Amino acid sequence: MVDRIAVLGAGAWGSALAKVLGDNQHEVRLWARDADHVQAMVIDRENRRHLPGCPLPDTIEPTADFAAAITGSDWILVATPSVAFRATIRRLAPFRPQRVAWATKGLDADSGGFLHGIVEQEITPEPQIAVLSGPTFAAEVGQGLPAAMTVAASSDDFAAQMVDAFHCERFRLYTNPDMVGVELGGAVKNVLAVATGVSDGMGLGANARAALVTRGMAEITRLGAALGADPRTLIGLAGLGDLLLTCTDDQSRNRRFGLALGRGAAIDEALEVVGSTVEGARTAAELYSLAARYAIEMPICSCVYRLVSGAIDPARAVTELMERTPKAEV
Ligand SMILES: NC(=O)C1=CN([C@@H]2O[C@H](COP(=O)(O)OP(=O)(O)OC[C@H]3O[C@@H](n4cnc5c(N)ncnc54)[C@H](O)[C@@H]3O)[C@@H](O)[C@H]2O)C=CC1
Ligand SMILES: O=C(CO)COP(=O)(O)O
Repeated sequence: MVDRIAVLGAGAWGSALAKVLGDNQHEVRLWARDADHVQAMVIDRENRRHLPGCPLPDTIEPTADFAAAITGSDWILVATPSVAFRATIRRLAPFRPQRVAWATKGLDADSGGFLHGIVEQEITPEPQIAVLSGPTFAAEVGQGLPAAMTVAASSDDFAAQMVDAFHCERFRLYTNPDMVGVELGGAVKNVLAVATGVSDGMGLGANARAALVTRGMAEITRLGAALGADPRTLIGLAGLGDLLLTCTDDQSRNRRFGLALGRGAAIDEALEVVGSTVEGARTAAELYSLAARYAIEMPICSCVYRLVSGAIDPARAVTELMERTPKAEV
């Protein structure tokens, strides 16, 4: 069956996912707010700004007209950065969409809660919802390299529709009912990727990186337990899978931001070096509040928060983490 899908947000990730859907012969309208950017995509048949070298199939229609993108769509896929998520969902609400999915990773900038909470608050009647997350760099997906993700949906029917829409020989979706676990994994791994980037930028070595990833996983697990996430989700694609990817490969913008900080750049300079979305830099603050609300110790994540808010420098973060009182591992 051919679906009509509106993809909202034509960054690297919205464009790569639109390409998978378009290559699978679905009718995709790819919305971007910047009309000049849309015009360039129409002429180039490529998103040279965010996903160069990945031709867009004819099934994708770039548009700057929000209403035209939404009207007649079977489902909506939001792929903006988290900072724009609530505004996008508010803009969508008057259209009363019945099925809304998102591939954004992060937390609600206002409440520090999950993104599904925003959709539930802003859209009435409540639509069916789904979140897509996993270890997937947009550039590799755009090039057609094999990848797998998790989809957590509010109904089996919507989950099956997402699997059908994306599935092909190079893109595999696993369903999982645990929306909290899927969203948590995608949000926290960005903060931990900043931490491992800082460590590598300072030249602290492979042992330190492995310790950060592993103890970072312990932080995700503790918070996940408090929030009711399934531990199996947290060691799945949207948790450990994405944590490993983002902490170890320099395609990650969060990791590159951390590398720059670890090499001595100021926060603004490090953001400029990366030049596109660095979710972990924002999520660190939201996560700090979330962990405090549930009284969960997350020492690595809170060091990242204090680092990106300018309260400590990388050397101080290392000292603080290493000089914590010895404790049992589990
Ligand atoms: N790039 C990647 O490999 C992956 C990214 N993600 C997630 O996808 C989300 C989007 O990231 P990217 O596409 O990589 O970002 P990007 O930096 O490539 O592009 C962001 C796009 O969002 C647009 N934007 C910013 N504010 C907006 C607003 N208020 N309304 C509409 N558009 C707005 C920008 O103009 C830009 O086109 C993030 O949450 C990221 O964590 C998830 C998996 C992979
Ligand atoms: O989420 C991602 C890969 O799964 C992309 O990571 P970065 O945002 O760190 O580039």
